[in-house]
Amino acid sequence: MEAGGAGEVDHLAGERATAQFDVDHMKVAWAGSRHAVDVADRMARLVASDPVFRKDNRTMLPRKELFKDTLRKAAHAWKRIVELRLTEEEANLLRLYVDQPGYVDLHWGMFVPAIKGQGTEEQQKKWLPLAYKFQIIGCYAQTELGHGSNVQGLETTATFDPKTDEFVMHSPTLTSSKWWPGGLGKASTHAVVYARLITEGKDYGIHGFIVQLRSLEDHSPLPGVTLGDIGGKFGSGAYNSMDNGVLRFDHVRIPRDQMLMRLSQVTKEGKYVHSNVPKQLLYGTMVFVRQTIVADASKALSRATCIAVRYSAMRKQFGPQTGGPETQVLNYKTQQSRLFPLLASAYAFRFVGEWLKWLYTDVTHKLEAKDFSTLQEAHACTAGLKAVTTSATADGIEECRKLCGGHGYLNSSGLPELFATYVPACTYEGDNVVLLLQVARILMKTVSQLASGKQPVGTMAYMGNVQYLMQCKCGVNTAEDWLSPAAIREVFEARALRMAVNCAQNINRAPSQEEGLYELSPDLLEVAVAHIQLIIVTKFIEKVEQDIPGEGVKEQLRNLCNVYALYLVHKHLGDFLSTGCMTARQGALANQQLGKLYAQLRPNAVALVDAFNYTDHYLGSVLGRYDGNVYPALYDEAWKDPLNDSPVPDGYREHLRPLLKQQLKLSRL
Ligand SMILES: CC(C)(COP(=O)(O)OP(=O)(O)OC[C@H]1O[C@@H](n2cnc3c(N)ncnc32)[C@H](O)[C@@H]1OP(=O)(O)O)[C@@H](O)C(=O)NCCC(=O)NCCSC(=O)/C=C/CC(=O)O
Ligand SMILES: Cc1cc2nc3c(=O)[nH]c(=O)nc-3n(C[C@H](O)[C@H](O)[C@H](O)COP(=O)(O)OP(=O)(O)OC[C@H]3O[C@@H](n4cnc5c(N)ncnc54)[C@H](O)[C@@H]3O)c2cc1C
Repeated sequence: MEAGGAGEVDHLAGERATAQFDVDHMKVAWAGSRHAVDVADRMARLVASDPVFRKDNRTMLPRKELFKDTLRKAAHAWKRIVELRLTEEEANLLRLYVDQPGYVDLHWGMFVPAIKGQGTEEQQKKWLPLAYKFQIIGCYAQTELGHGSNVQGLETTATFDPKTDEFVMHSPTLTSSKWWPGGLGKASTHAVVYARLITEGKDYGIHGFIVQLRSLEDHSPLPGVTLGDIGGKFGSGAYNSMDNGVLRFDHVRIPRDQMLMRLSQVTKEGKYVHSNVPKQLLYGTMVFVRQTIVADASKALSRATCIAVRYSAMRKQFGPQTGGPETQVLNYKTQQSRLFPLLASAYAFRFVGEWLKWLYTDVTHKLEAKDFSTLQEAHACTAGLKAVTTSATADGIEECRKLCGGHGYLNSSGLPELFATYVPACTYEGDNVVLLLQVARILMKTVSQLASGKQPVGTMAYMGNVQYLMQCKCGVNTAEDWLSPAAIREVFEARALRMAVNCAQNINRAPSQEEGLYELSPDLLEVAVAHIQLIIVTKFIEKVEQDIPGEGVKEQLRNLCNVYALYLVHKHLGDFLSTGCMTARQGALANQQLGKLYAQLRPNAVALVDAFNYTDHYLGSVLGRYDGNVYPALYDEAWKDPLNDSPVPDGYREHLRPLLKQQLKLSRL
């Protein structure tokens, strides 16, 4: 927990005293409102103070015990939610702070949203109350052993039998086995299963079906259903608490009304009827989840940077040649240039995530009113932001581990488990490369429509300014000029547009559009990244332009925004130079300004991570402790390892003693 209790010493007090802004107000800016700070604080403390939610021994548990521990925590969390009559917002936060991947994530995160998005009102009335009360547990069974990215390639079949008014669910091949769904392996009683709908001998493609998998009496798999867990995953603890599963059907019958029928229906007679809505609405659950993944990226990256900043402020190495105390590693410019962009990225992802949530809500309202005009924008933004933020976060967590030196490699630092839990986010809900190619294809389409005078809208509106952006020259003359939001915005817009136009021209030179898209796919990835980075930078600038209360808060956010943007300029300088958006001298000035910004950020660094308002329980890191009292905690933690249960290890008699005795005999020869 945070410092302040009797007898606690705040080893980072000196760092906190140098902050040039009101941390309490920064907490509000980060969380979104005073209410959000308060409710998160209450839920975090509730979890931290409950011994059932202890997690410091998690990486030492064998898989079976870890899974049982996950079931216990989920049940206890549910008990507390019911006992305390928590609101949906409070319950979600409580689950977040329990911080252990488990079946409940998929139940609430995908099963319920899939029924809400794709079920008719009648189906929602029947299934949602059961799910809300946990009378059934659900998962999202889409991916198969042989097919993940290519949803249209799924093989599971749902063949309608008009004689019995049922669908027959079947897995015709090994590769059609459902493979990966979280919660499927051991916990779920039901699943939303994606399968090829076949009726009147015709294949109508992929549709969703609610299928019961296990008995509600004794949890055994129902006849014709083969179920299991797919095995251990990367890292200790981490995602191993989740029962990602395998599922096969052998002609399993379900009633017709368990097809999710909001988008299309099958009549009693077997007629297929498609409502007058875009087919892509079938992908709606993925769009919803991708949006939440962007918000999760800022949480994961802020946790890692909080650990690395606090530790770097207390860790000392070397000192002045003249003697005297060693230097805090946070004062090394190299440490700052690696760590501060990550801190700025955490803030950037938080604000773009907030905006994306707004966009998603707006699009949902429009869809309800049968306005599908923003569907493409929602897809491009959720897919692209999911890809860019998760890749940067996974890399960022690993960088934070290195920034903590050797101690970062210990499980007790929290960083290995955070990385192992986080890194599959680059793959699930759409492999990042596959998603970026989706964005790039939309950008190519937009470029090709510019000639016909079609004005792009939303986040692509800047592309309409093509005449200017293709030839503008960056006006920066001094390092300080890089502090202008207009200058930053313009170079990011020009870079993204010029890369897109160049790529479109190269594709047009190919024998066919398809060949061009294939040959230039590595370039297309970079086009998509440039466009998405522009969105993140723009949303950060817009955030800073808002009215933000609290002494010094706006100034700090402006600094972070500039750090984020100029760090990207530095990292992708090749793009900016090769597209002629700026000169090498202007690139050097950007780097010079970045150095100045790091110096301004330095006295505020610890306070900026305090503003995340994480409890020590949630951080789960001896290096990231609020009080900075790292060494005694590291020392104590080591003794908790089961290997230290006895001074002489198991195996000594069989494997060490004979060896040592033999060496003794040899030495006597
Ligand atoms: C890669 C995909 C998108 C390919 O889709 P497909 O229909 O096969 O082909 P196209 O690329 O030609 O797309 C046709 C058309 O549809 C538009 N579009 C695609 N996706 C969407 C969407 N989500 N919303 C709106 N529009 C969409 C696309 O732009 C094209 O438009 P045109 O105007 O050009 O016609 C698809 O196969 C896909 O999404 N693959 C990824 C699979 C995936 O994400 N799986 C997730 C499984 S669940 C999971 O991982 C859970 C994890 C656990 C956890 O979250 O905790
Ligand atoms: C931890 C975890 C949890 C998951 N939970 C669920 C769940 O609850 N429910 C569920 O249904 N699924 C789940 N999944 C599955 C997940 O959605 C898929 O793994 C994901 O969509 C990627 O598909 P894939 O595994 O088929 O990868 P593949 O598509 O086989 O990717 C392999 C490689 O091929 C590349 N590639 C593929 N297609 C292209 C292309 N068109 N162009 C260029 N390169 C390409 C990829 O970039 C990648 O490098 C989960 C996965 C993980 C890891």
